[in-house]
Amino acid sequence: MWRLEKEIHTLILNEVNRKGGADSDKNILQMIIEGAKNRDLSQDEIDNFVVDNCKNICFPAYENGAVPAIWTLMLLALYPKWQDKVRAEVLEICDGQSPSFGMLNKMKTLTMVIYESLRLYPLGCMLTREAVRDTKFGGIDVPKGVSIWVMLMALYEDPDIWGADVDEFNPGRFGDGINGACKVPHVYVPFGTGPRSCLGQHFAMAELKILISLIVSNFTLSLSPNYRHSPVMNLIIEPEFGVDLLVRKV
Ligand code: HEM
Repeated sequence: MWRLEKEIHTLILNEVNRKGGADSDKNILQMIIEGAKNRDLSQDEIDNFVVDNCKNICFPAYENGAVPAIWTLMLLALYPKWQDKVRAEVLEICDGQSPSFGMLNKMKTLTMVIYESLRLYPLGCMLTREAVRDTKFGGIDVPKGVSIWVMLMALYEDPDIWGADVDEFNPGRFGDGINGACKVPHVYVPFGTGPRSCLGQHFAMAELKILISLIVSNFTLSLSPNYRHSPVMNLIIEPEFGVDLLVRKV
């Protein structure tokens, strides 16, 4: 593990040194490097800062758009009533045109469906933070350096927060937005929270809406008898055997 960690560290640093210096090529890598150099850090600390941030950006690129789309399509196939609602909404808003940014913003039912899908199948099952100084969390003393893991699945499956239908697919619970859906604010955080929340959240929502609206407006979906339901936690929560759908032209 330690050898693998070292190899990845070296690979990233080599790439950073190869690409990171070019002034004409102002990109996110350069911003990370500048951010590190503008702090009072040793060379080792600068290298770690750059490598950690590169990893942090590469990790979310790992199928983060595709997997929530697959779960949402699976749920729409399983719940034809919601599939019909989404289709009717998309057909009315788009009226035969490709979805524009303004049209995506009007797709309220599709937004509710995606939120509910991300509640039942969140991308990861936890959010993590490290205490940068000794701190108090509620009544608990948290010493500097301790990692805190917030188990999202426990929060998203709690009937005291979501009500008795917590295990059901009910996008209607998001009819009044996220705050109206659960009894405790800040519990539902599909894209995280605070300064390190998801950098790609608006892109991801737009991407999901474009993909699903185009598919659902052209095809009806049902689950294939071959589908085997088996969510597994790899880097993210994925369908172990994929999702087999039967697709018919509308
Ligand atoms: C539906 C799809 C996605 C979901 C549910 C999602 C969710 C998340 C979550 C929960 C975090 C951790 C936030 C925290 O700790 O507070 C995160 C971080 C991040 N996401 Fe996403 N993400 C998605 C798609 C994407 C995409 C498509 C990109 C890039 C184009 C992206 C880029 C990032 C980056 C760069 C971070 C790290 C931010 C930082 O540490 O400052 N995400 N995402």
